[in-house]
Amino acid sequence: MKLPSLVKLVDVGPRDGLQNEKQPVAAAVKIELVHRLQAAGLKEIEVTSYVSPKWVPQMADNHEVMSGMQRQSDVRYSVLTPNLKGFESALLDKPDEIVVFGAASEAFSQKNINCSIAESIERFAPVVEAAKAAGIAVRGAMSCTVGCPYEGDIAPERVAYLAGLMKGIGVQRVDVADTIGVGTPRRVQAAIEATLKHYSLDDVSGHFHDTYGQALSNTLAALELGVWNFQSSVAGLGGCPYAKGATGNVATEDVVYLLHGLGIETGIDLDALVDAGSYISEQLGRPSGSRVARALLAKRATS
Ligand SMILES: CC(C)(COP(=O)([O-])OP(=O)([O-])OC[C@H]1O[C@@H](n2cnc3c(N)ncnc32)[C@H](O)[C@@H]1OP(=O)([O-])[O-])[C@@H](O)C(=O)NCCC(=O)NCCSC(=O)C[C@@](C)(O)CC(=O)[O-]
Repeated sequence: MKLPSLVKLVDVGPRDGLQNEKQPVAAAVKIELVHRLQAAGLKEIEVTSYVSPKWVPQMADNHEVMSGMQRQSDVRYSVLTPNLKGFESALLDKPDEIVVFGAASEAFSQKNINCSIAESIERFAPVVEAAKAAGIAVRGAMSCTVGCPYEGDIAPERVAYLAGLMKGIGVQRVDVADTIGVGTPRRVQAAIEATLKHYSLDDVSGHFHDTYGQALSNTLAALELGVWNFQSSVAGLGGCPYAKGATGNVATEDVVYLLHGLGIETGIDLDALVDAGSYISEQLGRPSGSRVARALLAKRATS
């Protein structure tokens, strides 16, 4: 089994990680989190989303966060934009990449963005076109590629269908998301293989939630297929407000530990990443969701 020698991680903690947080999180805390992630060596950070503040109040400070960050020229900052209104607001804050987000499940599409899959693609098309005209990269998140909280199992054919629609409107790369963390390795591989009917390996990333404790196994299964882009969330923060019961993303610390253990380069300093995770966990008043972070912090305390 030949695994990739290099993996790129997008830390989605500031966006996916915090979007569902019930307590207020100050923009200054989100900005500090971004700073700590980039100091730890993350080269891609999903910062915020330009969605309705009625739907996702925690992201209402998108402009404050984006304009308050000290950017590094070698870091790509991405933001979610579900429609032209969101894109036009985002444009003022100069993201490097925008993310349109669709679903392989009709019911999830309705719950999450209030439209069908077909309607979502109609909404995304002008966003993709406008982003490209402005020189901004475009990623597509594909939710519920394995299971849906409303419809249950999702067949790979539906993932292939969505990937084809994304490709058709010019989305440059896509995330295969196991939104509710129900996937197991073979099922996740089937979702990725379905996506590979339309996208090359370099343009497919894995986005795994850890609800059933399968996210690291699923990461390894994706690596076995040659996938070398992944999303994860520092301290295992996160979850989608429209996927009740789903826990956070796989923790970036846990993925980095796995990858480094496999001899795969990430460019990330695990100790600094653990510090970033401790920072946000303290701000939220709860322990980190990363088992690696908890183990390393316990080791630090005794040495
Ligand atoms: C998509 C909409 C906006 C449609 O919402 P809608 O109600 O159908 O939109 P509308 O066009 O009918 O407009 C209704 C109101 O929303 C406003 N509006 C309309 N668009 C925007 C916008 N962009 N920004 C701010 N405001 C907006 C619009 O101006 C209007 O305001 P009003 O006149 O009532 O005062 C809504 O459903 C929404 O905001 N949904 C949020 C969904 C979301 O953020 N979910 C979490 C992210 S996805 C995720 O976490 C999964 C992922 C990516 O991580 C991968 C995975 O794990 O699966």
